Amino acid sequence: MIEKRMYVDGQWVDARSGKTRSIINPANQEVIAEVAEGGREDSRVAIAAARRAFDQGDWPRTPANERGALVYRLGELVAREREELARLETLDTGKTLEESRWDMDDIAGIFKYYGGLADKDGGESIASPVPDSSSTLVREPVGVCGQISPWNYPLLQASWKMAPALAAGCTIVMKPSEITPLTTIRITELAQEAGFPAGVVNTVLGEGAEVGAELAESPQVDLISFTGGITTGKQVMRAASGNVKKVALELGGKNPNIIFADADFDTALDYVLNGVFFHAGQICSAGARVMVEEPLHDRLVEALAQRIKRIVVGDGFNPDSRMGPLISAEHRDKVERYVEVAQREGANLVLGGRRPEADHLQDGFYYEPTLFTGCSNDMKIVQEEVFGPVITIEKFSTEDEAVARANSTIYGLSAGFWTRDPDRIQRMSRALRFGTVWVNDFNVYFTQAPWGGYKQSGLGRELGKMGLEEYTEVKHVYQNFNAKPLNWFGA
Ligand SMILES: NC(=O)c1ccc[n+]([C@@H]2O[C@H](COP(=O)([O-])OP(=O)(O)OC[C@H]3O[C@@H](n4cnc5c(N)ncnc54)[C@H](O)[C@@H]3O)[C@@H](O)[C@H]2O)c1
Ligand SMILES: C[N+](C)(C)CC=O
Repeated sequence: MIEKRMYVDGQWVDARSGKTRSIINPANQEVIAEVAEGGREDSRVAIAAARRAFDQGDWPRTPANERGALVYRLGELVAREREELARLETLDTGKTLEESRWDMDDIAGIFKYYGGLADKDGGESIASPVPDSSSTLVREPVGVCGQISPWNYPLLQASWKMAPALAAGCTIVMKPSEITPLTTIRITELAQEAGFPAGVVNTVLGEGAEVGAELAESPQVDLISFTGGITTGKQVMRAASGNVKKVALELGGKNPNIIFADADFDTALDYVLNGVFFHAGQICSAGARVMVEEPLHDRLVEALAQRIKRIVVGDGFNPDSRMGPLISAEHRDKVERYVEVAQREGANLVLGGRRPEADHLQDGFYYEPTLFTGCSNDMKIVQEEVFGPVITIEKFSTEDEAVARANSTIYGLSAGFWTRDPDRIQRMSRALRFGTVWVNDFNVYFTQAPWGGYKQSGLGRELGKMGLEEYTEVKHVYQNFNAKPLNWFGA
């Protein structure tokens, strides 16, 4: 049994209340760890430590190349511990071990990327309109950052925040999801090993409504970066208004995958499956909303059904498994409710829509890969984020119709389309209102390119150069080399 505590001001500490929480493996409901369960006071103490480290410590004033070297070193430690971290992630989330390994490779690269980027900004010189003067823009670290992450990609989403914040010279208080804290705790141990000064990296554990809300509300926090659901994101935004802290939000998505009749059929088909069933559909950018041009509809549905029947559902540690369990009983209930409503609204259930019957899957939160046809734009299952292994198929006849429908939700995270027509590629890329648009591909993200949502899918961008800039304030420094009295108020 793993036992873990919080990390505050360079010390591993229990919750002040002494409370702990059992962490469950969603594949079999076994208790895998006992971790400290912090409260608001634990959050306050961590914020105070981060505040001291920022205001009085060396970190924000450490030369950027030295900060970058430490961030890079953390990437090397993640690479060294790849297998252990991947195993922890699979234990905690149920995703297949191979998917967890991909995450760890990605994460090591994120730290190395931001480590390298830390000293690349030399400021900017502005052409001043005033004679004998200079005008310079410099970027400085924002300050103390609260970083709240979700359960579906626990360490990946934490790293998108941690690496650029540290590279920029900020101090951080991380709060992983209370149900999947293990890899965030492990990377905190690695940050300690790398040698980050006390108070620069802090990790608090516990419920969002307590520990997370304190981070969002605290006047001592300068920036809150949140990844999670829209409802919680709005709460965070409201809470942050108290001291007008900077807010970065990565929220949910309803991501259309649009297949035109001239698409490369086999590849598009394969990416419909990849787009939804990786991590059992628990991906913000899951392409669960499949829109297919009418002439291709029947062929696609038939081929999809054949492929879906062959998906092996099972424990993420079994190398044959291609899809693990859902994260919790509550989350599976939510997916089931969406499936029931879809049927009531007239969608046609082709496959799945139930828990698997196999004996060896009874202890986990498994759900069968599910396929609906006959879906329409007004259905709840088409408009809302299900976050489960459920595909809805809609037919369309014209490009304009596909665009209008794809854009018709409150979300704007990502969208993809498949066609060989170069003119259509240009038109569609412009018309789709999403933070990421994939052309003849789906669900691709990498460290070098920014990620974030239009509309209610979020605020700000993570990754790439913009991901670093989120953690900086821009200061304009103006110097007059030949100042003279103005005498407006008399000499
Ligand atoms: N846009 C992206 O890049 C991205 C990436 C991953 C996940 N997501 C989204 O995350 C959601 C799934 O994650 P989830 O179920 O963990 O989300 P959630 O909103 O329930 O929780 C996210 C985090 O917020 C904390 N929290 C809960 N209440 C809080 C409060 N009042 N104040 C502060 N923090 C609070 C939780 O403890 C958790 O750490 C999905 O909607 C998914 O689309 C988005
Ligand atoms: C952003 N991404 C795709 C890594 C995970 C979303 O849940």
